[in-house]
Amino acid sequence: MSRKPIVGGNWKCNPAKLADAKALVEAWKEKGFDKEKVDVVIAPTALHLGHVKTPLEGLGMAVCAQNVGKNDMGAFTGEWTAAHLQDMEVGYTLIGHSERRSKYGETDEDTALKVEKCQEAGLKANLVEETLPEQTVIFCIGELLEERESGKTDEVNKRQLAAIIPKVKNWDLIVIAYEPVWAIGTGKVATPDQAEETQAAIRAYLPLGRRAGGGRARAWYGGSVTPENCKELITKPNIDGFLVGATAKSRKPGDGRTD
Ligand SMILES: O=C[C@H](O)COP(=O)(O)O
Repeated sequence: MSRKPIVGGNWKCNPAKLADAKALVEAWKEKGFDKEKVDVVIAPTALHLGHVKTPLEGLGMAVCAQNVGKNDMGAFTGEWTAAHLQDMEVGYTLIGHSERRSKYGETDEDTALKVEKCQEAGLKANLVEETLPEQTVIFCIGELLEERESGKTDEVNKRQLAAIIPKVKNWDLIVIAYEPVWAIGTGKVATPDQAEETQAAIRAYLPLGRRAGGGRARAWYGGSVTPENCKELITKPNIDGFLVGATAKSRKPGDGRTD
């Protein structure tokens, strides 16, 4: 695989206490990882992000927002913008996570606007100061169980991806996270072949130059990834890493996870 692996932890709306978030970061000091070999990106809650950013970066990890607004600054209570992320030196954001789509009514059009804002912010950063982070978007797509069962997997993923294609000027700043909705938090992981076939189909829909065999857009799989099942998944040519949600404490009995 020529693309550098990248893995991410999405803390979602956890933990309840900042002290626990800090303790989790502290515990990683013991483990360590080779940042030359893999990029690690952590997405805490927005309220905790500023508090754990420095210690995470001290470990060689990057921080990621779990969401970003589709508008510019102004009267948008509860929102933040790509420009805020830029200013706070947060270089990654998730966009289009299935929980945003299903629980907050986020549409394909919304995701496209958000991607556009991040791309604009990244371009601006490059013009202003090279040290400012570019805005890398981890763009989440994936089908529902009924869509997979009715043979619509590729159609759904292509539709979600098609929404952002006209907005993307720099594909180096897009990571495509394929997360089948039926696998998220359920313990039902896609088989390595299912994940590979679907990511290959998604990659084939990217603009020329970003496809398999030299394509540089990095591709994630997410959905019930465990320390065990990731070993075979990562052997697949179109899987460059994982987006992992559940923690040991958040797992439910019987969800098939072992760590
Ligand atoms: O963002 C992460 C995904 O929603 C995967 O979550 P999960 O590892 O709990 O299945």
